[in-house]
Amino acid sequence: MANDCLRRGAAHHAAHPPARPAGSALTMNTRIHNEGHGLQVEDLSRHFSGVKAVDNVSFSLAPGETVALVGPNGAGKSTLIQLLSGVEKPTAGRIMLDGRRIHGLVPERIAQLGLSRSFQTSRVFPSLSVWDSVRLGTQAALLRSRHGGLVNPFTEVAGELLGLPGWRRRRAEAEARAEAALQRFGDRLWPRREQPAFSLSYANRRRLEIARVLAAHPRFVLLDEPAAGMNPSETAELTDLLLALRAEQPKLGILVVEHKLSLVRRIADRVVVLNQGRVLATGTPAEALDHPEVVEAYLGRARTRPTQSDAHLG
Ligand SMILES: Nc1ncnc2c1ncn2[C@@H]1O[C@H](COP(=O)(O)OP(=O)(O)OP(=O)(O)O)[C@@H](O)[C@H]1O
Repeated sequence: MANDCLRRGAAHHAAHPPARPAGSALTMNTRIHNEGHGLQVEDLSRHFSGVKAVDNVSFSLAPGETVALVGPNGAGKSTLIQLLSGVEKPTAGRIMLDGRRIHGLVPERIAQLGLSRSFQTSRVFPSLSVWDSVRLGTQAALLRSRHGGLVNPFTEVAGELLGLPGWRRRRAEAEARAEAALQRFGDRLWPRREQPAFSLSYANRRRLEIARVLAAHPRFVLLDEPAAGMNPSETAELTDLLLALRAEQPKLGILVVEHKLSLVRRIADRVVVLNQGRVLATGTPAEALDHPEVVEAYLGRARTRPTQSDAHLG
C-alpha cells in the first residue's frame, strides 16, 4: 500500500541506524542568509534525562524562505518546535530572531516578536466561535509595535478602555486580518464563523488553527504537521493555499514540520532531515529526500531516481 510519509522508516531505522557518524550531516545546499536576519538555530540541544531529543542542531530560516523539517517518529521535530516557540527551554545552544536572542523568552513574548506557531492538536477553545477563535490570534500582533518592538500591555488596556482613536484603528486592522485569514480558506470557514469550533470537521479545525496563526500577522510561522489527518485532496488544497500564501507574502518565513512529502516537495525551498535528534541532511527537497543515504536510513532500500509523489517513499 502506498504510504505518503516517512514514518514507516522509523522502525527500520531503529534496527539499522545510519552508518554516518553523529555530527556529520549531509549538506547539499547551504544557503546561508545574512547573519542577523531571520531565524537562526545554533548548536541547539534539549536532553530529557538520558534522551537526546534535540542534539546540537543548527539551521536557519530566512525571511521569505520555506524550510521543511522532516524525519521519522521520535526524530526530535516536535521538541524543536517547542524550543523555537519557547515552550521548552534548551539544554544548550542559541535561538536568534533577527539577531535577538529568543531562547529563554516566554511563548507569548516570542509570538509578540513575530514568530507564531500552530499546534498538532488544535489550541482553539472548543466552545469559542470560529470568529472569536481567530480573533484570539490577533492579540500577538496588537502587542507588537510597527517597528517590531513590544507595546506595553498598560497601553493596550488604556487604549481599549478609553477608546483611543489610534487603538481603535489598530483593532479594526486586526479584525480585518482575522477576516482575511478565515476567507483565505474560501467557504470552508467563513460561512461557519458563528459556529462553535467543536462543531467543525477535523480538517476544518486544522484550517482554523492555521487561520489563527496567520491572524497574528507573523513574520515567521512554525506549522506543526498542518496536513495531519487530511486526505489527499485536502492535503493538495492545503498545499495550494500555502503556495498562494508564499506568493502573497514574499517576506514570510515558513518552517513546516510535515510527514507528507508531496506537500514538502511542492512548497519547500530547503529540507532539513532530522534523525535521532541530529541533522542528517539538508538540501533542496530532491537533494535531501532522494539522497541514497537518507532514503537508506529511513526506508532501508536504495532508490535510483527521484519521483514527485508521496508513494515514492511508500
Ligand atoms: N518531555 C519529554 N520527556 C522525555 N522524553 C521526551 C520528552 N519529549 C520528547 N521526548 C523524547 O524525545 C525524542 C524526540 O521526540 P519528538 O516528539 O520531538 O519527536 P518527533 O520527531 O516530533 O516525533 P513525531 O513525528 O512522532 O511527532 C523521543 O525519543 C521522545 O520520546
